[in-house]
Formats: sequence, structure tokens, C-alpha cells
Amino acid sequence: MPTGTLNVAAYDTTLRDGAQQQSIAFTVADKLAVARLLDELGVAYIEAGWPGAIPKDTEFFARARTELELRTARLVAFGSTCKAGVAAEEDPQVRALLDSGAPVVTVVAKSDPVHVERALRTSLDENLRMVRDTVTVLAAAGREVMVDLEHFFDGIDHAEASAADDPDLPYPLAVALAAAGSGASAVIPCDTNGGTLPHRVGERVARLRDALQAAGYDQCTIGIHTHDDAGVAVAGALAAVEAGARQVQGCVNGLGERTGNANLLTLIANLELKTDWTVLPGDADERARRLAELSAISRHVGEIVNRPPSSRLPYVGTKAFAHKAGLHASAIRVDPNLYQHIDPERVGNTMTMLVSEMAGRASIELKAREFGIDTAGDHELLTRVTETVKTREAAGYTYDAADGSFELLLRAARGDLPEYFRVESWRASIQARPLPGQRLLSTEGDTVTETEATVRLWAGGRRFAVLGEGNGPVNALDHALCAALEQIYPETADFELTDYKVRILDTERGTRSVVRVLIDITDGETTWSTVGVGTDVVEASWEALIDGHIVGLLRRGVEPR
Ligand SMILES: CC(=O)SCCNC(=O)CCNC(=O)[C@H](O)C(C)(C)COP(=O)(O)OP(=O)(O)OC[C@H]1O[C@@H](n2cnc3c(N)ncnc32)[C@H](O)[C@@H]1OP(=O)(O)O
Ligand SMILES: CC(=O)C(=O)O
Repeated sequence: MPTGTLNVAAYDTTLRDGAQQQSIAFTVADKLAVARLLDELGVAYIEAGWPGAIPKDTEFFARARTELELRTARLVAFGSTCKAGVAAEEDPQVRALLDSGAPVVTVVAKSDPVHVERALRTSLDENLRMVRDTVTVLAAAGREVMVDLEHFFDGIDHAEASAADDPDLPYPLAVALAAAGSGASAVIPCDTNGGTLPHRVGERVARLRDALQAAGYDQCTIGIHTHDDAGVAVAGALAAVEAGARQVQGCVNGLGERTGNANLLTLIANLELKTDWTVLPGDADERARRLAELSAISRHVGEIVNRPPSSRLPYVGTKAFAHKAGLHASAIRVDPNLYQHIDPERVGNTMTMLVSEMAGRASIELKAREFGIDTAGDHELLTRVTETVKTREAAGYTYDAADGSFELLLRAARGDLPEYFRVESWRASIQARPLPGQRLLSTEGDTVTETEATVRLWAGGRRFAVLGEGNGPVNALDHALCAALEQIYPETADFELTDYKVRILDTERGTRSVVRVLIDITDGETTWSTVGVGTDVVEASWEALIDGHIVGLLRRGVEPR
């Protein structure tokens, strides 16, 4: 590890390589919004697309000139070297890069001899000419120019296997020197296919570093661009930093072609928190403030691309600091750092305790604290609740995914669960009728289906008998329940069911199986989850729905009426 504080530049490619992931499609407005977030975080470079190749990217760079005011980041236009046999100044793609107005241009160059010969179908010398010519033209126009060395790591193997290769300067290194010698500010070895292991990345970046130094190009920065096909993109980038890379490329939430690029947020957190390198601008306080934005940025970008970040993402995922095992909880009660690699607040995340069949008394005590309930020292209550949780989980309930239902269980055990309403009965029915004018149901499924539910309950000293209709029995029951409750508790009008999951627990019993239903309800501000179990899906759903409404009233601080 280095000593002292040195800088590594964070280079974000969410808007270029991130957009190469299946089903990710940014609008121009999305790109502008993501660029503003990245600038706020403090990345050094934002690679925003390929003007001239993708019309939306051409528009982005045009609008960025007037609509994007970046405070810390430099905007990068991405493209390729000029075509074989074409002078760079006459190549329309190179012209489009200049016309984008971006102050920085990164061009991708073939650095693997096999790719030059088979994909580009040109000579190794002509490819070197394309690199030199393109960098020279862009640099002469006043741009900072960087060169992505595509397939650099595989390229060294291919070069060394070739009898024609210079053993002192394998072809990928010759491409890097051609770029540096023509005025590139950085060369970035890319693990384009994502299959290189970290030790190999480190070793080859060190060779690149030595070759640049030997040629007198010390001013040329080495970057690193890794993909996650072998699950080691972040590790590879860290190995490259150890070997001399001073720029790390990656995408927010690990978006990117195929399995994604190195997750830039993970890289930033690792470098800032676990090494002496600094990636974010400012003094220690400012860097800490920026780092604490990581979780929010991960979620915000997830919303913009309409793809919630995986809950298991390092540092920023909602499960990154969620503890389930009882033994962990018992140590965490003494000191959270005993089972956490960092304090989650440093990256804007929070620790959560999960209650399940793996819970012990400490898990229950810590979870209760999240609800503002102090159970410390109440050994009898904690033992009773722990046992109830284990028994109910054995019967099919799951509380780590339904902390709303767990809160009700805990309050019931303490005897402080408010009684908001009492249910007298409920009923749900579905009727399928033939289409008008027909006597029998159509075999093709064209039928008229009517679903209705009746709920009878007492609330606020009154009895309600309410009919609900819906597109299925659970929906009809939900409508009937809400229609009754709203008359006494208008707060429930804000409750909305946002997720509904059904799982058959013992598949061997077929349609007689036990069924578990998990639902999420939101009031627009927070979301809570509840669980129901039964031999019938409607019965299990009803239990989860009832829990969901009680939890909502509790969380709103409503008193029973
Ligand atoms: C590793 C990476 O992720 S690099 C980023 C890749 N990103 C993208 O491809 C997204 C944007 N791409 C596009 O819109 C299109 O592919 C374009 C506009 C670039 C090219 O489209 P087309 O002109 O229709 O060509 P096509 O995609 O079929 O083939 C690519 C051409 O570029 C050439 N080429 C590929 N890499 C390079 C390079 N590094 N330098 C110069 N030329 C290159 C190929 O030889 C081929 O040339 P040819 O048309 O003479 O056969
Ligand atoms: C340039 C690039 O995205 C790659 O080689 O993976």
C-alpha cells in the first residue's frame, strides 16, 4: 500500500458503457440528470456517450453545452480511432468527436493483434498509424485525449504467441506507446472480455508502467477499465492501482456491457476507506461528506434507469449491513463494529437487524430498538418472542422479509398492540359466466369473470358490512377492507399495495400445499412488509392485508378510535 495521500481519478462510464447493458436506455434528460449526480459526487471524468454514432448522444453533447454546468467533472466524448485507410482529419467519426465540443475525448483503439487482423481486417502497422493520427488530430484541436486499449490483457497473450511479435515490446504495449507518443494524456488497458484475474491485471499493468517509463512517457497516466465476467472487476481495478494505474473506470451500480463494468461506487469506497489513495476532491471533511452520498446516488441512478440497484451491492445495497444470524446480533449488541467492516453511515447506509428462525434474544432486542421499543433486560419477553418466531417460521412465516408482521408479533407479546378494529367475517367469491348470448363457458377462455368480496368488521364502535369488487379475490378483499376502514380511519386511504408475492411451501402436496404471501404496502412515504400463511392463497393474503393495515396505522401514530 502507498503511504501518504495520492490521487486516483474516478472516471465514470455509466452513460456510455453502462448504457451497453441489456435493457438500459437513457433518454437525453436521464443522461443530463445522471451527469449532475456524478458531478455532485465528485468524479473526475464523465464519459457520456458516442457523438456521431448515436443520435441521442450527439444531442446530449449539444444540450450539455448550455444545460450542464459541471463543477468538478470533465465531460468526455467517446469514439473510436479513424477507419483503416482513412486520414483522421477526414474521418467523419473523428470530426463528430470534435464537433461534440467535449473538452476530453477518449478513443478506443484495437490493441490485440488478433483483433486488428480479424476484426479490423488491416495490418498492425496501419492500426498504429490510425492511433497516432487520431490522437494527433484531436490533441492539435486542443482536446485532452485518452486511449482505451481494447483487449489489452488478452492481446499480450496473443502477441507473445506470435512468432512475428517483438519479444521486448508486445503489440499492446506498442499501441500504448504510439498513443502516449502522440500526445495522449492517458492510456487505459481494458479487460474487454472481462476474464482476466486480478494478479494478471496487476502484472500486465506493471509492464505497461515500465514500458512507458522506459520510453520517457512518465506524464502519461495509466487507467484501468475492467468488466465483471469473472466476478473480479473491482479486484482487478484495485490490483491495477497497486501496479501503477492512477485512473479507475467504472459504472454506478456495476452497470455495463454483459455482466457489467467494475462498480465505480465500490471502487471509490474501497480506495477512500481502505487505502491511502484519495479519489474524491476536497479536504478530509469534504471527502467524507461526498462519500456519504454514495448510497443515495446508487438509488437515484437506479430510479433514473428504472432498475433498482441490487440489494446486495457492496457498501450501498440495502442488505449490505443487514444482519441475520443470532450470534452476530449478540456481538453487535455490544459493539456493531464487531461484525461490520465499516460504519455504514460513512457511505450513507444503515445497519438493519433481521429477525428469523436464526434469531436469538439479541436479534429481537436490536430489532425492537428499530421500532423504538426498549426490551433490554426483559429476558422472559425476549425468550418468548424468540421461541414464537422460531415456531412460526417452522410453520411457513418469514419475518426477515416482513418486519411489519414482526412488529405486530412483538407488540402483541408485550400486550401493547392497539385494537383498531375487529373482523367479524370475510368472504370472497369468483364467478365465471359465459359470454352474452352463449349458454356454456368458451373453451378458449373468453368468459365474463366477476369477483367480489364482503367484509364485516367493527371499528369506532360501529359495525360495517362492505362489498368490494376487484380484478381478483385479493384485490376485491382489499377494496372492501379499505372501504370499511376509511370511514373511521381516513389515513388508510393513502395505503397502497405495491408488491404481492406468493410462494408454495411444500410443493409435493400440489394444490393442498401451504402457501405464503408477502405484501408491501406504502403510504407514499415509507413502505412496510407483512406476511400471511395458510392452506389457501386468499386466506394467507387476507392475513397479510390485515397486518399491513394495522402496521400502517401504527406507523402513522394513529390511536384506536
Ligand atoms: C469495447 C467497447 O465497448 S467499444 C464501444 C462499443 N460501442 C458501440 O459499438 C456503440 C455504438 N456503435 C455504433 O453506433 C455503430 O457500431 C458504429 C456507428 C460505431 C459503427 O457502425 P457501422 O458503420 O454500421 O459499422 P459496424 O458496427 O458494422 O462495424 C464497425 C466498423 O468499425 C470498425 N472498427 C471497430 N473498431 C474500430 C477501432 N477501434 N478503430 C477504427 N475502426 C474500428 C470495424 O472494422 C468496422 O469497420 P467496417 O465498417 O469497415 O467493417
Ligand atoms: C473500451 C471498452 O469499453 C472496453 O474495451 O471494454
